[in-house]
Formats: sequence, C-alpha cells, structure tokens
Amino acid sequence: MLRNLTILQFRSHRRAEIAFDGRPVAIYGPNGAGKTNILEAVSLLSPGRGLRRAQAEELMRRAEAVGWKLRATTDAHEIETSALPGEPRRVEIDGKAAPQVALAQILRVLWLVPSMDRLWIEGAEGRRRFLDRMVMSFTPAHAEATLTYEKAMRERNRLLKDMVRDPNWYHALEGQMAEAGAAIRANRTAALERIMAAQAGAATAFPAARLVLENQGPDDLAAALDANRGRDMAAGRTLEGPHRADLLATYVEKDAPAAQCSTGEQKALLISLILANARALAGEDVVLLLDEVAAHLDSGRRAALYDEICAMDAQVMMTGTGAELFEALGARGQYLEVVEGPQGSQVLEVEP
Ligand SMILES: Nc1ncnc2c1ncn2[C@@H]1O[C@H](COP(=O)(O)OP(=O)(O)OP(=O)(O)O)[C@@H](O)[C@H]1O
Repeated sequence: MLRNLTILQFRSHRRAEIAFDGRPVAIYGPNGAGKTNILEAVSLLSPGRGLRRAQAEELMRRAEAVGWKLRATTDAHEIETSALPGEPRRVEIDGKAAPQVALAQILRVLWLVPSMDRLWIEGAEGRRRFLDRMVMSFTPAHAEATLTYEKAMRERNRLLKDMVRDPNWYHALEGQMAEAGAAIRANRTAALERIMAAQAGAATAFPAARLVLENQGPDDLAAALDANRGRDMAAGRTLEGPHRADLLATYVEKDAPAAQCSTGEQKALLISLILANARALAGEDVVLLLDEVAAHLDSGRRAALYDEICAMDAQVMMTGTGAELFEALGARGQYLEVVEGPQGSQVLEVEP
C-alpha cells in the first residue's frame, strides 16, 4: 500500500506530507481547497497524465512555477516523480531513473472522477481510455503495447499523409502495429472477462454490467493494413484497428444499454466496474481514487458503497462532504481536511 506521500509545488499545494494508515481516506473541505489535487497527485504514481490528463506544465504551482515533485513510499518501493518547467515528467524508482511505464508494476491506481459521469454517452475515446486503464491494472505490459502501437501508427499516418506509395516503407511499421495490436486485443478481452467474473462473484449493491468490445479491428490486422493502404491514404489516417475499439456496457438486470440508463444508474455501473476491477486485483497493491462519487447515488447505494469500500482489500481514497463522510465511515475512516491557506492548500489530519 501507499504509506507516505509528499507533494511539493504541485497545483494548489506548496508542501504537503501525508501518512496513510490503511483505513479508507476521506478527504473533505471547501470548494477549490485542493482535495482533488491530492487524488491527482496519487494518480500520477501510475503511468500517463493522471486523472485530469494534465500536461506536466499545468501541474506546477502557479505562484512559483519552479516545477513539481511527488515522493511516495509503498511497502516495497520509493517512487519519485517530478517535472521541471519545459521538461517532460521524470520517474525514479528506488533512486534509479525509470520509464513511466515501470510505475504500472508497483501500484495499481484506479479512479473515478466526475468528468467520467458522461462516459457512456460521449465519444468512444473516453471509454477506450477507461478500458485501457482497467486492462493496464491487470497487465502492466499493456501500457507498453499501447505506446508501441500508437507510435507505429503515427508514423504510418505520416507516410499516408505524405502520399508515400512504396510498400517497403510500411512493412516494418505495420508489422509492429499487428504485433502490438494482437497483444492489445488479447489483453482487453482477458480484462473484460476478469471484470465480469469479479462482478458475478461479489455480494454487491451495484448493478452487473455486461461488457462487449466493438470495433476491435480486423482479425488479421497485418493483412488488412496491407490491403487498405489506398483507402487509408485517401482518409489521411489509419481507419481500422484497436485504436478505434469501443467499450459497450449493458445494465444486465434491465437489459438496457448504459447510454439509455438514468444518470444515477450510469454512475452505479461505473462504480460497479471499478469495484469489480479492484476486487479482481486482490493480492496486488491497489489504490482506488473516488472523487465525489456519492453524487447521483440514492441513499441505499451510498450506504452500500461505503460498506463495500471498507470491506475491500484495496486502499481507497475519496473526496466528499465532511458531514456525510463522518456519518458513513465513523471510526473506519482516516480523515484529511483540506483548507486554503495563505501559502496554498493545507492538509490537516482530523480525528472525528
Ligand atoms: N497549477 C496550479 N497552481 C496553483 N493552483 C492551482 C493550479 N491548478 C489548480 N489550482 C487551484 O487548485 C484549486 C482546485 O483544487 P481542487 O480541484 O483540488 O479542488 P477541490 O478541493 O477538489 O474542490 P471542489 O470541491 O470544488 O471539487 C483551484 O483553486 C485552482 O485554482
């Protein structure tokens, strides 16, 4: 689990040191105090751009703009990640420089944030990202397969745009895309099976979702890329492949597509998936970040959510309103109050 986190010059935080004691962490305080910024810091202990998909530069505290740094201690490792102005984010694990993807091996960080409330309604890209984060939590190497595929595809797209016709320019790239693409597909299929199995086996108040992958691309991607170069050249990009896949969910009990469910039901489906994801990872170091998830839930589901979180093997950190969190978690929670101070956000440990 994550034991300690030091946040330096990050968003609204000048310096915050937090020691986690293993209980679900309840973070509360006024609007804009810097609660979500703490969850965002934790999300950056995994590969990628974190739960707001921010650029490294945006994360620098505006007042000083000297760069930011996060230091974390888990049971087994020390993680440091930082960025200086104008530079990409860097990662060190146990004092040695490491590629970002190496973070996926240490903590399995999962999250739900309010910007995902319209996930089932909006475009496929958000769902694909959500899917790939779940997949990466099971198969850390998925992060690398995705990077390899996207890099090769970008180069292929450049050739297509430049109207390069010589097949020799394409062979190696398409080979890489086919190989990484097959891994991506297999990883995604396996992850969905694990999530659905975890849902089926759990005593949970959250609805079961049937998950299906659509638009995964042709079975023989190498042959399709080879055959469709002319069509792709006309479009100026690669039209088919796992980069177009979509995740469809059905609310099983009502046999309704997620996009047609009520706002609360859509949220319940997301919570159901993220809880199933965490359960399916039992035995791994899972950190589950829940930003204002209780909004849209009825009182029955809210109570169930808190009970399920407390019974889980995962380390949970959530934001919400103080009164509700105190009432729901009582002595089961660790409380952090975040307030805005003259020197930026202040994080206070509170005993209820
Ligand atoms: N790069 C930055 N430098 C300084 N402050 C920043 C930076 N980025 C965001 N902030 C500030 O952080 C605050 C938002 O923090 P955060 O999103 O954590 O709020 P919150 O406590 O979750 O609030 P809410 O309850 O409204 O969701 C805002 O006041 C914003 O101006």
